[in-house]
Amino acid sequence: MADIGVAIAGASGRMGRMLIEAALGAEGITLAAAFDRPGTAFIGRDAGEMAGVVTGVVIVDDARAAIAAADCVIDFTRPEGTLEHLALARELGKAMVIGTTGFDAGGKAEIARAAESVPVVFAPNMAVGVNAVFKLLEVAARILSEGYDIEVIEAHHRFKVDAPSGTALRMGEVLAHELGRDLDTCAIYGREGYTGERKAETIGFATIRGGDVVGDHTALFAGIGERIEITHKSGSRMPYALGSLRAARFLQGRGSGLFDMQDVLGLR
Ligand SMILES: NC(=O)C1=CN([C@@H]2O[C@H](COP(=O)(O)OP(=O)(O)OC[C@H]3O[C@@H](n4cnc5c(N)ncnc54)[C@H](OP(=O)(O)O)[C@@H]3O)[C@@H](O)[C@H]2O)C=CC1
Ligand SMILES: O=C(O)C1=N[C@H](C(=O)O)C[C@H](O)C1
Repeated sequence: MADIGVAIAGASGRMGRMLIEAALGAEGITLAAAFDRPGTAFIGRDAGEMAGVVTGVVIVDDARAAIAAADCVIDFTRPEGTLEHLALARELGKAMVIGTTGFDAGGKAEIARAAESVPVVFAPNMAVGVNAVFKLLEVAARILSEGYDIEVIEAHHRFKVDAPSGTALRMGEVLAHELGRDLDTCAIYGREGYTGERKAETIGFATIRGGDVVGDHTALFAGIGERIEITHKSGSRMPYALGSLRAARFLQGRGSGLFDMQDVLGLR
């Protein structure tokens, strides 16, 4: 099979840099283009510069040209940027891997609409370990469905702009689904003041932001006399990047459809 040419959006961001490094060392993947928004400091520089290698691929600010040069766009930017790139991918008939988090319902609906024409993997966390945790949560929720209070706790670096993290929200969705609850009505996103006693059917979220924490997530099942915690801790962004390349390979040859990492990893 021919190599997959990938275009990396947000090329000078934390994930963009990691994706370029991963793509340069990945079998069956060619770095076809790297782009970022106009005005970003690294426009015009070699995409490998931050990893200490010369690639001959220059970071450009022309998203259309970059996407046209590739088979698949990998996008970890911001919701508004991702939706602009998605419109171009749709117009140009390109596959897309979306790791960006923080979309509202309208943004998610736009992604679903685009996936009717082009193939899309959209997942809040591309790491294999986190996707294994999603499956473990299904089992834990089934066994601990009564008598245990459920809280999702997440910690990230000081630069993160959305809360709770996309991963924490997906953990909540998995738990609520397994328990027959609706996350929109049972989620508690913060507590302050005289809150009254905890309601059994709620799922609480707690968010910590600080320093350079890559990403920690815990689901806590708190009973009377015992607590169970299921935790994932990221030590590096490389698992997200490698998962994204796996997703790009999964999309090769597919005409359209909306998938997530559970599909890519065969966990459905
Ligand atoms: N699914 C997963 O596995 C993971 C998801 N993420 C998510 O990926 C996203 C990016 O994270 P991270 O790399 O840390 O963020 P960064 O802020 O480090 O990088 C974002 C990049 O996107 C660019 N950008 C910002 N706004 C726009 C826009 N409107 N249009 C085009 N480009 C834009 C930034 O440019 P500039 O510098 O000029 O602002 C920057 O280059 C977040 O939503 C995060 O939650 C992160 C890790 C894993
Ligand atoms: O912004 C990040 O860094 C991360 N974002 C994703 C999320 O919101 O879940 C995934 C990972 O936790 C890192």
